[in-house]
Amino acid sequence: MEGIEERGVKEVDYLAEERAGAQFHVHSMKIFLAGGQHEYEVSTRIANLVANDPVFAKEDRARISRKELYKNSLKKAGHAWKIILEKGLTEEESMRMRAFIDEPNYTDLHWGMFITALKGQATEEQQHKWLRQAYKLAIIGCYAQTELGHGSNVQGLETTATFDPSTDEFVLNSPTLTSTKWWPGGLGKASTHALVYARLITDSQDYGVHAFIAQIRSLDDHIPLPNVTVGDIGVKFGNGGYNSMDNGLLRFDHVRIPRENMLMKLARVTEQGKYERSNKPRQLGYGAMVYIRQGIVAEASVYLSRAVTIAVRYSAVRRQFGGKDDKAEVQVIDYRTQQHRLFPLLATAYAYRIVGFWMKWLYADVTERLNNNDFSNLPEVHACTAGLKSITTSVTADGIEQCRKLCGGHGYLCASGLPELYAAYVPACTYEGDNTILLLQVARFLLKTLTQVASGTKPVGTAAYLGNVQHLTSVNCEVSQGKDWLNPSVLLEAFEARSARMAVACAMHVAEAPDSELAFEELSPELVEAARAHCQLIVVSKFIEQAQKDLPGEGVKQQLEVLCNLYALSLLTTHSSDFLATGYLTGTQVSHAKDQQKALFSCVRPNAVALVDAFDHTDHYLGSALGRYDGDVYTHLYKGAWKDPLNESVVTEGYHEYLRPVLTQQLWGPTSKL
Ligand SMILES: CCCCCCCC/C=C\CCC/C=C/C(=O)SCCNC(=O)CCNC(=O)[C@H](O)C(C)(C)COP(=O)(O)OP(=O)(O)OC[C@H]1O[C@@H](n2cnc3c(N)ncnc32)[C@H](O)[C@@H]1OP(=O)(O)O
Ligand SMILES: Cc1cc2nc3c(=O)[nH]c(=O)nc-3n(C[C@H](O)[C@H](O)[C@H](O)COP(=O)(O)OP(=O)(O)OC[C@H]3O[C@@H](n4cnc5c(N)ncnc54)[C@H](O)[C@@H]3O)c2cc1C
Repeated sequence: MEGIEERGVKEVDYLAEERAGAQFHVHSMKIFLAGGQHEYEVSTRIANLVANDPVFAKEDRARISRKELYKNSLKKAGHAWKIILEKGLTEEESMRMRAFIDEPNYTDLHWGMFITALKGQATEEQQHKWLRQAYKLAIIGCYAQTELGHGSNVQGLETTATFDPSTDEFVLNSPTLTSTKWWPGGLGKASTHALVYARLITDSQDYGVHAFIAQIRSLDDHIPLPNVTVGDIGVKFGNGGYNSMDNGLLRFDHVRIPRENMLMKLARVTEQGKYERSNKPRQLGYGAMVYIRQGIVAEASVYLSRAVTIAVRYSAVRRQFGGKDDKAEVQVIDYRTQQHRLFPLLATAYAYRIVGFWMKWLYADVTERLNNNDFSNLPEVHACTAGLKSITTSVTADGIEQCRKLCGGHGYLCASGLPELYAAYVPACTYEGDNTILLLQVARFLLKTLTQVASGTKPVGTAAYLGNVQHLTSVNCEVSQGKDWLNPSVLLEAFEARSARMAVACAMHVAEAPDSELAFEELSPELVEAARAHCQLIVVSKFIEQAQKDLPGEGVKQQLEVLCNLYALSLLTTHSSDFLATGYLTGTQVSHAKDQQKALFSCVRPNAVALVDAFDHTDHYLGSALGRYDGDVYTHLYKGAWKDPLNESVVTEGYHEYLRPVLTQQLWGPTSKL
């Protein structure tokens, strides 16, 4: 240890040379990636506020027990709330703070789902009653939809809410083991209230799943209310990760709640027990899921860019082989295979940032339309949020794991930050809808759209290209050399043709089958691929749109063009079998795409470190010895090892009980021989 302290390596920047070679204005790119000057300033201010507050330290997370981790997360959430109130932070600033604290906790579900669902499904009167308390955190709410027996199949939920007109109450009941609410975040230990999804029964008739507010814990001493059974569901995957969240279980034994606790904006039950629906689509009851799905899409780039930042910086610092004749060894980032695995992920992190911005716009747009009773683009928004949530989370989770491997052995250490990042992120592939289930929803939307096209309806928005289906299913790609692939309209047509052809092939198959539901199930693997192709097209098209716009800052537009081409060509070469099987591309055209992709790696290489710097992640947020801004990897890995509790004592605990008897062969008695 001493040797390293003496070297006085505090002010190093091992990546200075990399940064000096950047061919664009990094600060301008930072502003673009933040979403604008204002957003950049808010992010920088709040990131530093969190990084400099010792309560938000996170070094120990992978080492401490679940109980300590959970208690600490309560402390952090409480501290954050105090700061929000004391400093009068805006909603935007508070959301940024939540992100930089970087630890899932009950407030995610309270603000993200409980309040969102109240806003979408409660009447004004109900909102007045519940939101006032919820906004003050005088009550803590969770979103209790999933049960032990059903998550994906929401209509299969078993919890019942039976109306009793004699008392003007609903009786909440968990009739079976499988009806136990299971998974809701914040439910296990923190929530005082739950938004419970239950089958509404009145007048002996089952009207399907509706939302009800139930108080589950006392507001005086936090003890569960009578006939409510509630607790945590147990330790989850990985160290740290999502374990700071108290995902819970909940059972009701004939618990009575007032009739007004049913959220009544979309449907209501009268005092007499009569069920009445509003004329709004019942799918609005899924609104909180749509909201979080768009938020998850917008966040995917943040997680992927963290992993990519770590892997790029480390790959620039790490050297292996080739150190002959006094030359330094080769930086591993210069190996083609490393670039081939890493640079497409860098491009993807940029692509997802851009599609995340668009997703936010789309959500704002649909919200405004819904407020004006225009429900026309709800199916498209559902397909976009579901599909993009699916592909961005799957690619991001796999990308984090790929980045871990790109960091070799050191990536496997928690000090790299990558194991914990993966553990915290990977449930995003499951929560808010299993990713396969969500792609099947997109597939249904595509088949429906094609049916509408066949009957003369013009598709709009992200499905507009299907209006051009005749052309897309008959045209041939005209690429004859690598450079042709740099033409945005060539790229766009390739993705449109592939997606349209895959969807049409599925639609024809289903249409010709005697039982379309059975055919849908038989064809579901192909339908999932068709849906994925459609979603990839959305991302490619949004990236192309953005790359064509002028942006301030020297070289920024050029970098985005390079990354856009790289993103699209990496998808194309990875999924070349789709493009070939649909007959749109020839093998030679795919080879040209591969050659062009390689040429783009050379454009990215001198800018790689600057391109990840532009994501502007603080060292606190990255939490990685490998991804430090200064590149001082080895010092911090070494120092970090000495902080491990195992190294607190020179001779390990357990030596006398378990090691010494082995070493002195006393386990077998003094005369025993091996
Ligand atoms: C900015 C915010 C920052 C937040 C950032 C994140 C912070 C928090 C991070 C993490 C927190 C995670 C917490 C996790 C919470 C959860 O997991 S909550 C539980 C989520 N559960 C699910 O997602 C269940 C998935 N299942 C379903 O969605 C549905 O049941 C189904 C798969 C869609 C099945 O539907 P099915 O067809 O059986 O059902 P129906 O109800 O009959 O629907 C049919 C028609 O409705 C259309 N539909 C379906 N869903 C929607 C929707 N959401 N919106 C609009 N329309 C919808 C469907 O397409 C059918 O239409 P059609 O009849 O025209 O074909
Ligand atoms: C960390 C975490 C937090 C969560 N937080 C909440 C919360 O706050 N509130 C809440 O209510 N829920 C929450 N959930 C639950 C989550 O929403 C569900 O787990 C999720 O929707 C998936 O449902 P499932 O578990 O029923 O999976 P299943 O549907 O049982 O999936 C199992 C497998 O079956 C496949 N499958 C199922 N049906 C079909 C089909 N029709 N066709 C093809 N394949 C199929 C799936 O693709 C998957 O591979 C959370 C879950 C996790 C992991």
